Amino acid sequence: MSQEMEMISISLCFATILAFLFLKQILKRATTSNRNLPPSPRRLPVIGNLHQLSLHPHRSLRNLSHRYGPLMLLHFGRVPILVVSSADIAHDVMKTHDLKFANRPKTKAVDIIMNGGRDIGFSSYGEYWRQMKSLCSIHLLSKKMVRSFENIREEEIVAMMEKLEKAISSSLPVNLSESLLNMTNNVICRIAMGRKYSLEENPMDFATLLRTMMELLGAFPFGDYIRGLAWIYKIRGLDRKMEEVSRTFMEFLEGVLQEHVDEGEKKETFDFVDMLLQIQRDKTNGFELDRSDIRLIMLDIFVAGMITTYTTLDWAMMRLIRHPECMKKLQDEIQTYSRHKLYVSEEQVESMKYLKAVIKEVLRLHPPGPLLVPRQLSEDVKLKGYDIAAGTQVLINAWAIHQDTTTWGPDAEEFKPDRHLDQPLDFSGQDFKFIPFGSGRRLCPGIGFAMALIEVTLANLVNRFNWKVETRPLGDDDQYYLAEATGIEVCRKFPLFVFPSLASSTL
Ligand code: HEM
Repeated sequence: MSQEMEMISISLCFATILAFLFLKQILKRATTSNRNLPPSPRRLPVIGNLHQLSLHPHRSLRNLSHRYGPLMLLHFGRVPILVVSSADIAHDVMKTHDLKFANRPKTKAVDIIMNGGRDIGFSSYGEYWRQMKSLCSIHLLSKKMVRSFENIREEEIVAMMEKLEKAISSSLPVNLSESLLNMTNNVICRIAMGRKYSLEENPMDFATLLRTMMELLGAFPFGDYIRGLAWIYKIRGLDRKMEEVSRTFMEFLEGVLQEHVDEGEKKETFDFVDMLLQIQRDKTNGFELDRSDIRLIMLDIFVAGMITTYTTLDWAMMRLIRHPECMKKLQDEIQTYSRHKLYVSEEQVESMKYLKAVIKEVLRLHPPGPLLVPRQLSEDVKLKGYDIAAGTQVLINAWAIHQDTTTWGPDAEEFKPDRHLDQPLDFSGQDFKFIPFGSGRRLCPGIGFAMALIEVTLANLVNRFNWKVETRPLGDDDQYYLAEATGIEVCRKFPLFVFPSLASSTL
């Protein structure tokens, strides 16, 4: 071929490619402009709306929703994100179209840590997820199973209270947040793995490992949203860190499984690992469970159950201490039922209406997952007249919904447990103005497990002690005590230092 002919062919090729790209762009615009899309704040090239997020995305998204409405379409980099901020639209997403919205998006962290989302929480909707979730709900987290661990909860709460009692004499402030985290960690480790793995009890710092894993899972996935930034993972060593943490955790869990297998019949207690090994042996429900599935279920229990439960207790104690009238009302209720006993039992707690109202109010104002867990739409859908395309990720701003003045009244931002006394609201996500545990197919299966520990712990701490916190020298009490940390689960930013004293009723 002559040089001239070669040039002509190359130019033709170029022209065809350019024409194709141009046509594609026009077609894309035409199809998009035919679609009725939800309101969107203006976005920037490459990053989309990422510049409009703060370190507390639930707060910045609520502010945006005040301008753009309860259904907004944002873009994080190239990824379309639907943000829902009203009970009414949450109902459409998690009830009317629940099946279409039942998928979870994948991030690099989930890929590495959760083996491509083979756990329950991040698994795609389908048969595998269904089997894993029903196994978890029926065998591990059933009412009967939760009740069977009452003695573990009692032992750990009593141990925590004994330490608090000892601290009284020192007249130094006690770090209550740390005590609550240790107690929750001990209870979940004993129920799940048969013994404690806390810093005090074990050279393996289980809690730190778990915290690192949560940080990695909760880190904002820039590289997933902006392809060109994927190298950031490598530069910051995140890839390596994720692989390392995942390997250490899996090796640790494998060791726990092997210990259980080796102990076999000799074992005197029965925990989640025993139950999962039994299901594996008996092929219960015809489900083939392998060791890696068992490890991922265990990981989910810790990732989804530990910080959520602890942080609810931490917020609750802070709110009660800062609202002495609520603390007094709760103490009176507990004393009526416990009849001045030193330990309040789970049976007595059952009848305590005000205690339950306090917990609901805490979860309303401080849902540990303020944006729930992201969902992904699996097929095109029409929502309130707007067209939403398959593949769109969905954030449900439960925190904003819980403080919506149109459903909760003008005092929606205030802590008022009494508002729940005459309301039939429960935790099952049937009323979409209150969804701390989500709703629909993806509803949290750990509600009973978490509530059993939260209720009896609060009842005992409030029954046994009177509590005080220091007034802040700068007079910024609200800012300090209500400050939120960053991360997927919103904990209090500063540890709660308290001065407990023994309540006269239990002396
Ligand atoms: C106060 C405590 C807790 C809160 C507020 C909470 C909240 C949530 C939320 C908001 C979701 C996502 C729901 C959705 O997408 O609609 C979820 C899912 C989940 N939670 Fe919880 N949770 C708590 C405790 C627990 C505990 C104690 C466990 C286990 C022992 C647990 C296990 C799970 C699992 C496995 C999922 C994934 C369900 C799925 O994707 O199908 N959670 N939780």
